[in-house]
This record gives sequence, structure tokens and C-alpha cells, in this order.
Amino acid sequence: MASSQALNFFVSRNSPFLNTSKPSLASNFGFILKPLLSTSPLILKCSLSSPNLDPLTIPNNGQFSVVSKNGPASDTSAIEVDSVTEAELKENGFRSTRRTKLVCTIGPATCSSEQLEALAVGGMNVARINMCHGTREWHKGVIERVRELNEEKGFAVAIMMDTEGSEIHMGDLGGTSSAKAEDGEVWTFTVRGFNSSCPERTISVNYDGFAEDVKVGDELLVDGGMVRFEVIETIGPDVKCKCTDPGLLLPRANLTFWRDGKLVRERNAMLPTISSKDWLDIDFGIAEGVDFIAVSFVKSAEVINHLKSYIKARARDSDIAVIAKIESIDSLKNLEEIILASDGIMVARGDLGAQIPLEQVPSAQQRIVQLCRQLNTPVIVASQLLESMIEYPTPTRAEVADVSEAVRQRSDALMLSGESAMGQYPEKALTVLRSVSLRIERWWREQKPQEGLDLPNIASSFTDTISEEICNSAAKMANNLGVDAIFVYTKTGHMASLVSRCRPDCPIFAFTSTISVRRRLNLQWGLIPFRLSFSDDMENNLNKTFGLLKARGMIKSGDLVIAVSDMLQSVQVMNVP
Ligand SMILES: Nc1ncnc2c1ncn2[C@@H]1O[C@H](COP(=O)(O)OP(=O)(O)OP(=O)(O)O)[C@@H](O)[C@H]1O
Ligand SMILES: CC(=O)C(=O)O
Ligand SMILES: [K+]
Ligand SMILES: [Mg+2]
Repeated sequence: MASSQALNFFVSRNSPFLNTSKPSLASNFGFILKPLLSTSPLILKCSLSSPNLDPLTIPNNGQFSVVSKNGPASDTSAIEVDSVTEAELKENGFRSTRRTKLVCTIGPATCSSEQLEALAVGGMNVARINMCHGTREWHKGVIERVRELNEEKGFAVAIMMDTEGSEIHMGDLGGTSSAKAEDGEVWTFTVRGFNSSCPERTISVNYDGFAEDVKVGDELLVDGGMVRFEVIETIGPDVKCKCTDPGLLLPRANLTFWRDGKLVRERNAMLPTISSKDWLDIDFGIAEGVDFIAVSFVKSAEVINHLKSYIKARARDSDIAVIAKIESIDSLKNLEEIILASDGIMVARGDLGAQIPLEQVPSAQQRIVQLCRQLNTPVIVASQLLESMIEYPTPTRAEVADVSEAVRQRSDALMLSGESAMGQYPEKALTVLRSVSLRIERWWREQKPQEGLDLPNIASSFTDTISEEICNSAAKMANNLGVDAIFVYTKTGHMASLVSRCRPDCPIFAFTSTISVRRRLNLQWGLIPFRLSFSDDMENNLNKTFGLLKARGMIKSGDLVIAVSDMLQSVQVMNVP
């Protein structure tokens, strides 16, 4: 038996261990006990500690009995699905499952196992770590805890690593969590490095050319205008600025400077999208096996292609998806090529709002979300969705309207930033995203507003065209027939994304045999990803799936299902036997 191989054993239902989640039973045999749900059989996994142990030599000490090795076809653990979705399906049925996916930025407010578990139970599909903040060790800890929870509790939370990028930002305020800038105060922004803490009203800037690029009279915007200064004097490495719009300065806040009402792009426009620190972070992400890498301040498709070939060369087996963050003027100019090159897009409204006038952000969002859907690239709407919930337990009406709008635009995912990273009410904020998503999705199904969005043909080969037509037809049939679910069997995830793109009324059960594809599908609208090994024989696959899902109580006889697969180009409509 190979050392990394996991073998599944099924023990009889009267096992006294059904209610334990501790790996107590067989630790001396190198096996881990993992009850999936109280109604599921137990799985014993062979661990690395005794790789050569013959599984059948486990003594049957009367406390449990080994029923089979590797499980017969009807073993319900031969299918893996996120335990939170499973519970939701069982409790409320198909129609009630949430279609919009939720991403939470993890920070000091949410990094413990308990806090991460609460977010997973609350519907977090993807945990985002932002390499702008914290150390690699800190991020590694978060990744480990998420993986542990997935393993122990049956969650399927994916990990997204977000790069820092080489834009201009402030230093970390000498360890303090924030500093208040008052109207009329003079602050010094400097490129000097400080070993100990900065002098009072002094802010260090990470970009060496800063003091040379700014001019007296320029406007300096912190975090896209949360605080504003006017440059009054430059003296060598120091730039003296008068505060014109007071506010709170946060560590490592982004800085932009404006001249005559326009964003100034001097030599800073030449900074590489991926800095040398970012490459080290990316190496870290590859080593840790993150599921997504989000690239900050993307300017063109080139950097995305470069990163994708880098990942391919470094991690041949891994399948890390690359997300381009749209947060600069250049990225808006090259939007289509960037969307085509990327595995996902993030509308990073925080920095975007510092680069284009604020009143242009909503139309940019609408355009990006639509184009992504047309080109079949998942899209996340991010930043300030529930900003006031950093401090208060209820959102403003305007924030609820903003979340609703993103759901109504049918974006794939919504993201929390400060609300979950350092806010006082991370779980409440997630609950608001969840309940608003559910409500607006239901409204959509009931009202069926005219969508007015063409889905152009995007296939690049005739075979792809067939897949696309099959998915379009399956989605249409699903709506017209009012089916309970669409089943899609997909090796690479592509076929599942084509069904998701149609935004059908029913949930989409996506069956795939690889863990990485399953986790990637976590970000896409309406998909419930399952891991299942399947063959080229659809008849067999369907019977197996029906058996497994029925045994888990996730479907019942009589449910109407449409099945499509990328091995066999067909659409099947059937009642679950
Ligand atoms: N790992 C962390 N450690 C400490 N604070 C964090 C961490 N991650 C996020 N935060 C806090 O949460 C806030 C919001 O997080 P967010 O990821 O949106 O960062 P950001 O600084 O606005 O940068 P970006 O433009 O990359 O999103 C940050 O400003 C920071 O104060
Ligand atoms: C998320 C992010 O990077 C932004 O909104 O700027
Ligand atoms: K970032
Ligand atoms: Mg940003």
C-alpha cells in the first residue's frame, strides 16, 4: 500500500464510535476515525504512520466490525460534498440552496479554528488571505486550520491567496492599529526607512520614487479618498502635506496622487504588477497548495499568462486558478483580454474607486460582471459591501441595496474584506450576505425579470460548440420543466461552468473526480460540487449517483433531474427511480 493512499473502511452502524470525532480508536494502527454525519457510516483512513499495515489485520475487537474494504458501490462515502450544503439541502430542499458564493477575508478577527468554523457553517465558500498584511507564518497557520476543518468537519472551503502588488502604500504605522489625521494638520510622508517607530505625524511610503514624482499642489488620497492631503512642500525624501479631509489612517493603506483632477501616473506606472515579494508569496502559495491566486493591480493579460505558465512549470499536478483583480484604469482598458486569460475576475472596488471617479464604479461593475458571464469567467464583487458592519451589528439600507444589486447582476460571488478580517461582527456580516442572496435569488425566480443579456457562442472548436449547445438547452429545459436539479459530470469543470453560465432556476450538482476541480467550482454560481469517481458509462454513473445520494438523503425517488456530461454528449431527463 502506498504511503499516501487512503483506504476507506465501512464499519457497521452499531459501532460505539459513531458519535466520536476524535481519532482515538485506531491511532495505534495508524488509522483515523472520521464520522461524516451521525447517519453516515464511519470511514477509517490509513495514515502515513503505518504505511505498510495490511488493513485487514485490524483486529475486530468486538467494538466494531469491518464490513468491507474500499467500499461497495453503494457506500455513501464514495461521494464527497460540503457538509454545510448537504445539511441545507436536506433541511430545505433543492429550491432553497444559495446560488451566490461567499468569500471571506481572514484577518485577526477570524483566524482561530473556532472563528473559521463559524464562518464555514455560516456559508463561507472561499477563505481569502491578503498578503498585504501579516506574516507568511500567520497565513500558513490559517491555511492549515482551514484544511483541518475541511478534513474533520466535511467542509469544502477553498483558499484564495491575494498578492500585495507593487502599488504605492503607506508603511505599517509603527505597530499602531490606526492614526487619526485632523483637518489642517501637517503630516510628513517620507521614503526614509525607520528602524524603530516613526516620529509623530510621519508616515513612511514604500515607493522610493515618491518624493520625486509628487509636486506641490498635488492631492494625496489615502485609500481612495478616505483621507485627503494637499502637498505643500517637498524636502529631499520628505513630503509635507496638509490634511484637507480628515479621517482614520490604517496601516499599509493605498496611496494615489492626483494633479488637476487626474490620477498621476509617473514612474509608478512602470512598477511591475507582480513584485519580487509577490513572487515569493506565490511560491509560498504553490507550496501550500492554495486553490486560487488573486493578482492585484493587473494591467494586461500578459501578466496572467506569465503567472499561469509559472504555476504550470512549478506545480505540474496542481491546478491553481488565477484570478485577475480589476482595480486600475489599465485593467479597464484591457478588460476583455484579461477576462479571457483569467480563471476568474474580482471587481476590486476599493482601489478601483481610487483610480476612477467614484460615480463610475457602479457602471464599471455592471460591465465587468456582464462581460465575465458572457465570456464564461467567474466574477467576484468585492469591497465595502457591508463596510459599516466593521463597527455596527446591522448594515445600512444602502449597503443591503448594494449587496442586492450584485446578486441581481448575477455575479458568481460576493466578498467580505475588513468586515470579516478585522470587524466586530464577522459572522453577522456573513449572515447578511447569505440572507440577502437567498432573498434576491428567490425574487429573481419568482419575478423572472427580462434579463436582456445575450450569451454569445464562445466555443473554440466544434466539440466545444456541442457542449455549449447542450448546456444551453439543458438549462432551458430545466426551467421549462421545473426540474429539481441539473446533474453535470465533468472532468475539468468546463461543462459545469457552461451550465452555471446559463444561471438556471434549479441547483446544479457538479460531479468531478478531482479534489482541485471540486474546490475551484466552489466559486461558481449555483454549482454544488461533489467529488465522485465515475466512468464513461453514463447509465452506470447515474445509477451509482442516485444510489449514493438517496442513501445520504439528498434526493428521493420521483425527483426530476436533467443530466449532462462531457464524456457523452447527451441530455437525459429522468425521474429518480
Ligand atoms: N492578515 C491580516 N492581518 C491583519 N489585518 C488584516 C489582515 N488581513 C486584513 N486585515 C485588515 O483588514 C482590512 C481589510 O482587508 P482587505 O483585504 O480589504 O485589505 P486592504 O488593505 O483594503 O487591501 P486590498 O486592496 O488588497 O483589499 C485591512 O485594511 C487590514 O486592516
Ligand atoms: C479587494 C481589493 O483589493 C480592493 O477592493 O481594492
Ligand atoms: K492585496
Ligand atoms: Mg486592492
